[in-house]
Amino acid sequence: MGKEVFVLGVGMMPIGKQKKLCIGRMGAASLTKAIEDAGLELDDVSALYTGNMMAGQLCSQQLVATIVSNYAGLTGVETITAEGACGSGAAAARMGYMAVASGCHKIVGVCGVEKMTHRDKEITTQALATASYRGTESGKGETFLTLNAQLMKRYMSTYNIPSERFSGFSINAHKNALSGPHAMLKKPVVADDYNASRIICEPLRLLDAPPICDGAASIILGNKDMAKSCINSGIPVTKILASSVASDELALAQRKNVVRLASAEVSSNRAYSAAGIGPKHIDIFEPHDAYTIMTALSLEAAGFAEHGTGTEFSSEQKIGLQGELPICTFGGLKARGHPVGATGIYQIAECFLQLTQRAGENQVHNACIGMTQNFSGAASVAFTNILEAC
Ligand SMILES: CC(=O)SCCNC(=O)CCNC(=O)[C@H](O)C(C)(C)COP(=O)(O)OP(=O)(O)OC[C@H]1O[C@@H](n2cnc3c(N)ncnc32)[C@H](O)[C@@H]1OP(=O)(O)O
Repeated sequence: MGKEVFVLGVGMMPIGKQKKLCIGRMGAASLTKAIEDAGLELDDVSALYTGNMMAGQLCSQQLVATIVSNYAGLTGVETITAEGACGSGAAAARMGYMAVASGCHKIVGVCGVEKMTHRDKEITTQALATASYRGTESGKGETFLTLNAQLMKRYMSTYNIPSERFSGFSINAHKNALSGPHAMLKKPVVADDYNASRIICEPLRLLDAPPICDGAASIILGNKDMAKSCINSGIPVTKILASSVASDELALAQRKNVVRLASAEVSSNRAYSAAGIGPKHIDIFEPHDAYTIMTALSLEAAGFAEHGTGTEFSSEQKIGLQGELPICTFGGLKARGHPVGATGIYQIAECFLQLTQRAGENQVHNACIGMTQNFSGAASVAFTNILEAC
């Protein structure tokens, strides 16, 4: 059993098209904010883990954690860049968690950063597709748009569900993004907008997909002594009750059942078991809603809905900010945005804001326990964190 790990502070940059700052400066800006938020000094942080997927391909820059630490002025610390495709942020958070839980570090920074709007959309789409299996997917021209369209089609035929049933997820995400300070897509969406939105790849519509965007977010993790010292200084913290990871076949064709996310099921169950709780104890959920089909499958994999019934869980009564299980509370990947390597950190930072009652207009009343889930590729790896208010 490792040491207890706490989130001490967070910093997020608004998501959108970042024209001025390079990837290193974006990460550094969010890290500086997070250190200030935790009431700490630069010298307090002894390691920096940074999630990034595509800087090598799109920015001709690797060693992203080191560049971020250089721009932030963190000299001489341990820096490691974590690559887990769209789950790179959560992969970095997992490293940070283990670094503190093992006693190797007292306070670490974890950053997630991605810059993807400056290149031609075709190039970015190809770069994103490298998170699928080259042998039978990206190498044959598949992208995450086509792969998610295939999944959606299979789900619709397996359970006899029309595509309109996915609209509630998009409507909820766009509604919450309207008042999300760092969210990208700030346009309200109603069912008619969803049904009229253009088909990108049958049956998947524009309003089923996340935008291509730039973003950076950071969190500070610390041990129990550091958490106590923050609390004594009036700084709210949250405890990480569980951190878990599980993997599945990379290629969709190799999976036992393609309309079930095995990695997410195992990762969720491991997290529940470590935290000593079950789905009914979760007050808010930040799922990997990269596509609306992923939202439905995630709700099922995490035990919030029976298999085949995820879309029944898409009404405001169920998932709205004051619903049974609020999800995507700042707009989710769909509307807050999905700057892939940064997404897992945005999710944890948002959960932290909810549990420390600092979510402003997006606050979920009485939120005490929150869960985040970030995927690499089409849930080839699933990272789950459960956080608790202190
Ligand atoms: C493992 C994983 O997580 S996989 C996920 C990885 N990420 C992806 O797959 C990204 C998928 N998204 C895309 O490829 C693109 O955003 C697309 C294809 C959905 C849309 O791209 P385009 O058609 O080129 O849209 P473009 O960027 O020109 O924007 C046109 C308009 O649509 C809006 N828009 C763009 N994307 C979206 C979206 N996903 N939802 C709603 N509106 C959008 C823009 O804001 C813009 O609005 P405006 O005209 O009012 O300014």
